[in-house]
Order: sequence, then C-alpha cells, then structure tokens
Amino acid sequence: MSDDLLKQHRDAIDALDLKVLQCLNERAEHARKIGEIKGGGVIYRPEREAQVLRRIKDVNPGPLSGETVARLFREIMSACLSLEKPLTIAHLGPSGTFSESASVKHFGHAANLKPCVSIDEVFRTAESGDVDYAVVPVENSTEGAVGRTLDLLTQTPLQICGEVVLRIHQHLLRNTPSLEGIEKVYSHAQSLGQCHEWLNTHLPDVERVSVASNAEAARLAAADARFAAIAGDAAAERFNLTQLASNIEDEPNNTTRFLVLGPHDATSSGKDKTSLVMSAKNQPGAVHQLLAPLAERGVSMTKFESRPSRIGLWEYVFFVDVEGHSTDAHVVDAIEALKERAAFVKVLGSYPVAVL
Ligand SMILES: C=C(O[C@@H]1C=C(C(=O)O)C=C[C@H]1O)C(=O)O
Repeated sequence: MSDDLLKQHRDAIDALDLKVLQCLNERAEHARKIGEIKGGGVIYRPEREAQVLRRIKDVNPGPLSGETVARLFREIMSACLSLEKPLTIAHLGPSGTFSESASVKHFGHAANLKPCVSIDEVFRTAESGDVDYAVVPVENSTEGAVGRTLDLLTQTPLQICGEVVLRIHQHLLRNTPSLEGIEKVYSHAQSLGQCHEWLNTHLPDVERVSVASNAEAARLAAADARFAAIAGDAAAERFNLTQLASNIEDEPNNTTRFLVLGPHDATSSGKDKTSLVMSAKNQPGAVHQLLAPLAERGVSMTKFESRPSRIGLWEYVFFVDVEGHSTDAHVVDAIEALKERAAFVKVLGSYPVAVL
C-alpha cells in the first residue's frame, strides 16, 4: 500500500472519530436529560437496555460482528447511565472471580463493584440497600444448580431483573512456568468439578483442595510455587500467574448463568423470562398436576429444578423458568392457576432474556 493511500484512510478515520465523539456526547446528553425526567426514581432500565442491544444487533450491516457491536454499545450505555447516576453492584468476590466478570459483562465498566465474601453476604448487602443491584451465580452447565442461591431466592424480597450467561474457561495457573513439583491444586469446588477429567489425566496424584473462590485459589498459588490454582483469565491477570494449561474444562460449552437482583424486576422487553418458585402438596401426582396449567396455556418451561424445602423431610420446592413476562395474558393466567394448585408460589421476577 502506498503512503498516500494509507494517509487517505487515516484522514478518513480521524474525521469519522470526530463524528463518533460528537454522537457519543449527544447520546450522553440525552441520557442525562432522561435522568432528570426520572427525577431520582429508578434509573437503570433493563428492558430498555436489552431492546437497545437487540436493535443494534439486528440492524448492524457489518463488517463488525453483531457480538462486537453489542459489546461496544454495552459500554456506551454503561457510560451514559453513569451520568444519570453511577450504579454499585454487589457480587461474590474477591476481585478476579467469574461473578466479577459477569457483573462487568452485564453492567459495563462504568459500574462500581462491591465484592462480598459469600453469596449470603451478596444478598444481605443488596437487601440492605447498600448497593443498587447484585449478581449471583445460579447454575452451571456442567455442575448444575448453585444451591445456596436457590435457597436464598425463596426468602429474599429482592426481584430478579436480569440474567447473564458467561462462557467459563478454566486454566491451570502457577507462579512458575513448569508442571513439575506441584503439591496441591486449589480452586472453588465447582471449578474442581468442571476440570475433574483433566485433573485425573494430567495431575492424578496431586491433592485437590477446595477454597472459597477461584480468586482465593489464585492468591494462594501466587504466594507459593508448590501450589497451582484453577481459575479464569481475570484471576490469572490479577495475580500475574502463568497459564500452564488453558481451557482445561471437561465440557467444551462450560457456561454459568447468573441472575441480576434488585429492588424491582423489569417491565416487558418483548423477549422475556419469568422465574417462579413453588411447592407441591404432598400427594401422588402432585408435580404433574402443578405443571399442567403451564402446558395447557402454551407457556414454555425453560428450566425445572427441585430442591429440598428444608422444612419437612423429603419435601421439595421447585424452581421453574417460563418464557414470557408476568404481565403477558397467558402467563398471568398460568400463574393464577398455579396459585390454586400449589401449596406456595412466589414470582421471583420477569426479565429480558440475556442479549450478550
Ligand atoms: C437513558 C436511559 O437510562 C439508562 C441508560 C440507557 C441508555 O444509555 O440507552 C438505557 C436504559 C437505562 O438503563 C433510559 O432509560 O432510556
């Protein structure tokens, strides 16, 4: 390419950057005005954010991919919203956990993060109003449900207002670039479970020790060359560790789903889910009877999970996700019918299906 041609394209980029800059600030000005109209009411509108991202993906002509433009607009909205009011998000810490990555994926880099020591603490912090929203893991495609989150959901006054789906890549991390002489591998129990086969093949005789978080495992490995950790990119970067082996999760589509909790749920975005928890009366065929109203009204179930109720021995509560919003006529109808049949029903919230 000649120097002339290069200069022409760079001049074009310089001119476009000025336009992009002007558009960004005009957009931010509108967001600030919207903030004034909201007048201290609810600032964050998950349904509107989902609609903005879906539209950008739909109308995107390329060559940038839909995923890429959605990620960029995620950050633009995050910056615009912070002019209305910066948000604070509680998540399972310390910094470097997948919960932190999920929080940033959903709220963008302009949000302030508040790492908490346990899932209980995340709920407590959000319930006390110390933060605006919370992000908690709820299920992993390899390891299944996160029981503590489900238990706390049944009692909390918080509502689910969003979901985040995060691909989970696990790495073997150490502060020295060799696989020799590892005495212990630290990680969170869920992550050890996700890499079970890899560990059996590559480090069969090394003791596996579960700790409170992957970030804690990385911290221990950073402090002592006898130890390795299994954790993700964020923890590797934060503790400056070498990746001795990358993407060691047994299941290639290893994915964790997180819920966003807050003082309100979301209004309808046009493509939503509703989460419910209920218990069946203790009699034969009760679960079948309980779920029949959904099928009869054409409400699709996207998740069904049972969990001991913790009240009576061998009694269970059921976590059910359905397609649609709790204000959609057929969902309203189905919930009414469920309330007649179930011993207990709680609507945990309606929220947009994850876009990113
Ligand atoms: C600007 C608004 O406030 C926030 C920022 C948004 C944006 O930048 O597009 C969208 C929804 C809200 O979370 C709005 O409600 O429209």
